[in-house]
Amino acid sequence: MIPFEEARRRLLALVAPLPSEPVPLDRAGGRALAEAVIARRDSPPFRASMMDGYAVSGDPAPGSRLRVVGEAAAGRRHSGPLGSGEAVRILTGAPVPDGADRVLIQEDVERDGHHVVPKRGADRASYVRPAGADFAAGARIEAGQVLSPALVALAAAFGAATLRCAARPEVAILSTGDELTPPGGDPGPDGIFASNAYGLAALVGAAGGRARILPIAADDPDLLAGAIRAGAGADVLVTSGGASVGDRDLVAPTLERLGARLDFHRIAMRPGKPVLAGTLGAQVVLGLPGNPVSAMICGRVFLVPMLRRMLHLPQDDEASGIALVAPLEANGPRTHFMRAVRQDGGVRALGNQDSGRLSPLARADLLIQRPPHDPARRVGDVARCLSIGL
Ligand SMILES: Nc1nc2c(c(=O)[nH]1)N[C@H]1C(S)=C(S)[C@@H](COP(=O)(O)OP(=O)(O)OC[C@H]3O[C@@H](n4cnc5c(N)ncnc54)[C@H](O)[C@@H]3O)O[C@H]1N2
Ligand code: MOO
Repeated sequence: MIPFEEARRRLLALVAPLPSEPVPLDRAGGRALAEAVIARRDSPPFRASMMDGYAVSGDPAPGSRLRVVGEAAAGRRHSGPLGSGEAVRILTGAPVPDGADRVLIQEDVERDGHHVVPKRGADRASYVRPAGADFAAGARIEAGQVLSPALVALAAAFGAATLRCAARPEVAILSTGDELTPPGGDPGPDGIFASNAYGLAALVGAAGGRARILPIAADDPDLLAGAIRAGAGADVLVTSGGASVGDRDLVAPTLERLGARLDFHRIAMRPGKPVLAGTLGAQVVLGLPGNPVSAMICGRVFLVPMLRRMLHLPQDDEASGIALVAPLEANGPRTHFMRAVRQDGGVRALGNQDSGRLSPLARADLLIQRPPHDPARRVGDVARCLSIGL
């Protein structure tokens, strides 16, 4: 067994950032930006009116009469400078004419034919948005981040039609076990519904990858080999089940028979002891335990970081220290990821940490990560907590 941290390091060393590909803006939301986007021009590119009203120069006295000499609308400027005693009818977003430094909002003037008359107590704000007030030409959206809706809007405002995003890693997901039936089927009295592939696929999608769920493989070396081959072409093959030491735990021997190079098998962690990793040709293989909670937590702590690396994203694993509101018993020799909930401003590990029970996982807010041989902890001690994202 190798330590958890070493397993993670080794797994991350097996993957590399994927090439980037052009993605049209209307498809770019949620994608990982692989190359910086650079603004082509200032925004706004001119001094722009923030309101509907009248562009004027200086501070015309209430009651004075200003001659309206033209109109500026968004997309169509008033040409020619503004003289004293003059005003230009201006609409929101329009370029402010040369010579004007202020927009009197419409509510603050009386219109009188070809003239406007400022009212007493007019709003004194300029309502002129300076050129480049939002961003200047050359402004950047840096690579290595997920494109939020606001970043997509900003990229569009930069004038970029297409963004270079990291290719989405494809993850083939293989469930093994005679007992498994897809949800919706009839598992019979001794069978169960196969849940791992669906949870893992959702995790892959949320992390920015593409999941391909392979047909379930029965506990037979040749059927398993065929199922593994069906995952060819995917960047990562994730298996669930058959990773441990039972007679039917065929994943490691079958992978080796197919020419895979195993990098490690078994980790000093809980859940997740039977995890294996290696390469099968160009494909990275991650073998997860069948226990549903083990599969999901190992997906969270291994697969998501692998996908982030492939997507040119920084790791998002800063842990926060949160005070315990219930004590913890001493930990054993393996890194333990405990399902936990926030409570009264602190954190409490859930009562049952059986890696076969999905219901507490679905209720958990956090994972408490405990190092091997962590001593018993009291209320008020600070625990290292990871966002669970599950
Ligand atoms: N003698 C030992 N027994 C076990 C050890 C050990 O070290 N010595 N390790 C235990 C640990 S830890 C785990 S975790 C499990 C995992 O073993 P496998 O990866 O070989 O998983 P399976 O035996 O195939 O299945 C375990 C459990 O999970 C259910 N399962 C499997 N696939 C799915 C799926 N796709 N969806 C839902 N549930 C699934 C399966 O029916 C079993 O109940 O081994 C311990 N044993
Ligand atoms: O350590 Mo195994 O992965 O739950 O129960």
